[in-house]
Amino acid sequence: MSPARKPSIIVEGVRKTFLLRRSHSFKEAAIGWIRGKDVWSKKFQAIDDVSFVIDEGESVAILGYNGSGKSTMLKMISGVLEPDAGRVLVRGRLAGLIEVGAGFHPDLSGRENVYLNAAILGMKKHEIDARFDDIVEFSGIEPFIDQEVKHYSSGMFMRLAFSVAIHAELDILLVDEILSVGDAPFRAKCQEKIHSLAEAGKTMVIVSHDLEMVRDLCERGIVIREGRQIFDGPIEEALKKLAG
Ligand SMILES: Nc1ncnc2c1ncn2[C@@H]1O[C@H](COP(=O)(O)OP(=O)(O)OP(=O)(O)O)[C@@H](O)[C@H]1O
Repeated sequence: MSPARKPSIIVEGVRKTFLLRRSHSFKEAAIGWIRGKDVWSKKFQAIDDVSFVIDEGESVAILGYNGSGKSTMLKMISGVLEPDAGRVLVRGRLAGLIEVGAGFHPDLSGRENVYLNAAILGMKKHEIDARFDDIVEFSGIEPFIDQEVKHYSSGMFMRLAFSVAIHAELDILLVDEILSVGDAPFRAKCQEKIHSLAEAGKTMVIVSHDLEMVRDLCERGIVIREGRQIFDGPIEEALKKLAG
């Protein structure tokens, strides 16, 4: 981390609670109700007091086992979810690849969805026109571009969504596991592209269980266990902490 770098993402004392549904027998529910308890749901702390700062141009992995809270954290950075406590500040234009096909309209064609998604990412019509061919070429799904996307496979969705995001004018790219649905050649191509975006000074936050990819793409790792941040530092140490 160089002192000259400015922060891109500030996460301060963030907490997120979800309500978990519980099922009971009628008798248990009646007893709970008489005792004044909320019998149908209980609170679950998915993120518990997490704080970190990611500087401009850093590539950071958020690591943790299933259900540890990684996607919840990424969704709070992208603004899809609001924290219950603490705050998340983001500086710059952000593109999030968080759920495969999110932001795609199933009844529109691939072409129409490129325009829709690029517009959501802040691109103007003439900018999209100028980059349209590159977007489609990178995605490798040219023969299907005029087909409705409800007929796309999850890999095809991901190809198009990734391609739109990396051709947008972005400062921060959030990637959540979606690369895992791509085939090996496309994943290699994405990895190369992410490297070139990192070299161009973009900020990356990556959630993935592909530890080889994470080791290759990220210099720093934040490890989350059961909603709590247990490590923040160099990627090799983070991977050891994850395993240990
Ligand atoms: N909308 C929601 N409502 C209730 N619980 C939720 C919701 N979203 C996430 N959770 C819960 O929060 C916890 C953390 O989920 P999250 O998806 O952030 O984990 P993750 O670390 O990304 O897991 P994975 O590696 O399996 O993708 C899980 O127990 C999950 O069931």
